[in-house]
Amino acid sequence: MTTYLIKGARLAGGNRTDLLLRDGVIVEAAEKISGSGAEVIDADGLLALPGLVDLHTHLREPGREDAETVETGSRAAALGGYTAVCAMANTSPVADTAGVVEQVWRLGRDAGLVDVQPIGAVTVGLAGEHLAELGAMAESAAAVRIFSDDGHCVHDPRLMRRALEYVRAFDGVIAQHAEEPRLTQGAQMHEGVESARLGMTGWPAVAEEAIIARDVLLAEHVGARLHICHVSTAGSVEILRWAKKRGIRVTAEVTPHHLLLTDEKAGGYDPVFKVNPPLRTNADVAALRQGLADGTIDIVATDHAPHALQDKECEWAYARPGMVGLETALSVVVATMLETGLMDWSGLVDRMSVAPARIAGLAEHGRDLVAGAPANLTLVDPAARWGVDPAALASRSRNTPYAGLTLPSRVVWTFLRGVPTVHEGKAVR
Ligand SMILES: NC(=O)N[C@@H](CC(=O)O)C(=O)O
Ligand SMILES: [Zn+2]
Ligand SMILES: [Zn+2]
Repeated sequence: MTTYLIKGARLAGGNRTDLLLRDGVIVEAAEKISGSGAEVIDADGLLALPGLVDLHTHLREPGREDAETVETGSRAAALGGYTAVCAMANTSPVADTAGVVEQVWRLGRDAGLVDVQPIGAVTVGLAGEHLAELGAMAESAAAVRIFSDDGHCVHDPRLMRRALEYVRAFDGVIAQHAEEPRLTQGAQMHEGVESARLGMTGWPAVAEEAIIARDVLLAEHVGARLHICHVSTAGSVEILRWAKKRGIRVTAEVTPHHLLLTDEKAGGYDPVFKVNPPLRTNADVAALRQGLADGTIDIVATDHAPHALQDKECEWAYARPGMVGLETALSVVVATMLETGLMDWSGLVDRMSVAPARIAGLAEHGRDLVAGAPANLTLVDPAARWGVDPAALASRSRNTPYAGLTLPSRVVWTFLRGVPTVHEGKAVR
């Protein structure tokens, strides 16, 4: 196994450091290291960050390998600076048994580019009727701790209560896709001025907010951990702020696209901008940025949702919702949170690595880059700018909403347990 000596990188806090990586760990971290025999990486001008952790990735395997596989999604993740991703359960078959979550976990290990932590479904087949075998998934080789019916809301309050109670036993968490289905029937985009102008059926903010309000109260009632997926409205931020002040054990995520884009994008009828929850208004974007900066929203999660060409290049109403995001997440967060002065690099490290690793219970990730820590890290060029070309993405799907945009900051190296997964900006395999 090659020993790497990273020379002259800067940590998120600003200090310069050399890092010596051997046998999967950071064996030394100091201002000047002279490691003879090591392969030297000149990191002058680069930032060394703990590997990013994505709590919300759709890898599509098993079932839709034409859109993404565990391997292609892992490669996209590594290129985005990630060393761990949590794979959502809405595959085919659904990841609602120990067998399926172990299959995904093994595929991730075999690809070997990031740690793939499977998320288990809350209900059988995501149908919202019967609890899935949560205990068996928790005890499986995949050691599942996060359960989600993402794509669907666990709508029945009694079932939601039972699920919250169940996962308490192993400190698990229910990740809710907050969408009151009766309020979003036929919805195509955010309900507001733009949807009225375009004549499209709207997805009102209250459909999200009503479920978050209900579920924080349920989590408080049973004393369980709740996580809210892809928070998208100003009202949701307000409810979360209230719930956290009350001591309720709730965490929340926001996606890069909800930090940057608004419902005005629907005006061109390009389905690449169709997503659940939908792109909202400028006021929502401002509230989400503020909520992420002040910690009301704990983390950024990509909701990387690859879709095959035929599912996206069609009429808006028939297109599947979702956009890819692993390879652009860091850059979009830099553009929306750092370049606006709302957050610094330490804040980014917390929201994209430390906090998601803590929520997911991934002890080898989100660690300070100090001697003894696992060598899961990424080297970023903060001065670089790059143009997003859908054809150049490592993901098997092309549905990025940022085509043609020039974004700040680029991942140059990523290491998983001391082994490069990204080498001078290119995936190693
Ligand atoms: N975000 C989306 O619009 N789509 C996701 C499901 C989801 O995250 O709700 C998908 O699986 O494609
Ligand atoms: Zn969702
Ligand atoms: Zn999702």
